Amino acid sequence: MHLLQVSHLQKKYGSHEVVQNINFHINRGECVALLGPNGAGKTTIIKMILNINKLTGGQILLNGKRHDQMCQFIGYLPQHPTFDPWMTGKELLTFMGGLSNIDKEVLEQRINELLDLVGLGGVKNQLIGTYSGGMKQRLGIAQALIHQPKLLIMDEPVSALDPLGRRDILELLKVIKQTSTILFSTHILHDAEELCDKILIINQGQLLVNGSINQIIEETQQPIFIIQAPRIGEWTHELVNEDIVESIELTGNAAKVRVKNIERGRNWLLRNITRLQLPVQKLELVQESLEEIFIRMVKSS
Ligand SMILES: Nc1ncnc2c1ncn2[C@@H]1O[C@H](COP(=O)(O)OP(=O)(O)OP(=O)(O)O)[C@@H](O)[C@H]1O
Repeated sequence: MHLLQVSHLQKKYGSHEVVQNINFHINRGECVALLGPNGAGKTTIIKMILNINKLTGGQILLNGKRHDQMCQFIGYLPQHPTFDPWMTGKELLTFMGGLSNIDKEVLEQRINELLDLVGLGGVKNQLIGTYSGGMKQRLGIAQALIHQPKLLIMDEPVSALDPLGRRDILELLKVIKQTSTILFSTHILHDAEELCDKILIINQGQLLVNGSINQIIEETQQPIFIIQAPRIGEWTHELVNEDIVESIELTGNAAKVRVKNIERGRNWLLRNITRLQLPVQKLELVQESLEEIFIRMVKSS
């Protein structure tokens, strides 16, 4: 049985269907990224899993049971967490742990362990008001883990941080993922690539891609030939062929020719390079990166 099973998920605001028939699952121990541009529907999906937003269609099961009965098994870090600045980090976790009815002694020990894990052990008695953005995010992660949830959900956990803060949180998440099941949303592809076993790409409420990074690259990537030659732009119209060439992009003296099939693409380009006597300095086959796949899919959906 999957830990989380999302089937035919739908959310409508009036007649606007912001989540459309989404299906995916998460297994125990997986780290999954929900990836999409602004407004794609990431927060809406997360809030439905958390039962903050009601579904207008479909079903969500956690551990095989209806999700609305299982919210206590989810830890959540919202996109913009707010904390009382006059509490210390330790006081906040003590308060949050108290809400989960955890035994006092167990709680004390867990709080200390968690604060050490997220790197706040040395400042646990400092007021949260004195914490940096990155420190607050670490505290938010500790708070989400206090009741030892089966699933940790984070909504854009690093997007508000500067590059150094972002790197710190990514490193922390690499440690946490060794013992937790994680779903997090992001629009930063590199973070997903670095951390995740599985990626869900959504756009305009629709799931475009669902799979491991290798699977996605293997199944969806289109080969690209780079042709470098002086004034190549004057010749690119000669390379157009709807059956073979997907698109041609020009950067300086290089043309990036995306083809549907490597063999046919190579033959077509070599034939035309000879026919036109192009003074080619370089002809190279490159693989599409995950970022290029993401941009192409989002643009064409
Ligand atoms: N309460 C609401 N009423 C009407 N429309 C809403 C509501 N909440 C969200 N939407 C719409 O649903 C769509 C998806 O929004 P959502 O916040 O889920 O996207 P997102 O992928 O999380 O975006 P971002 O990366 O900007 O946070 C958007 O078009 C948004 O305007």
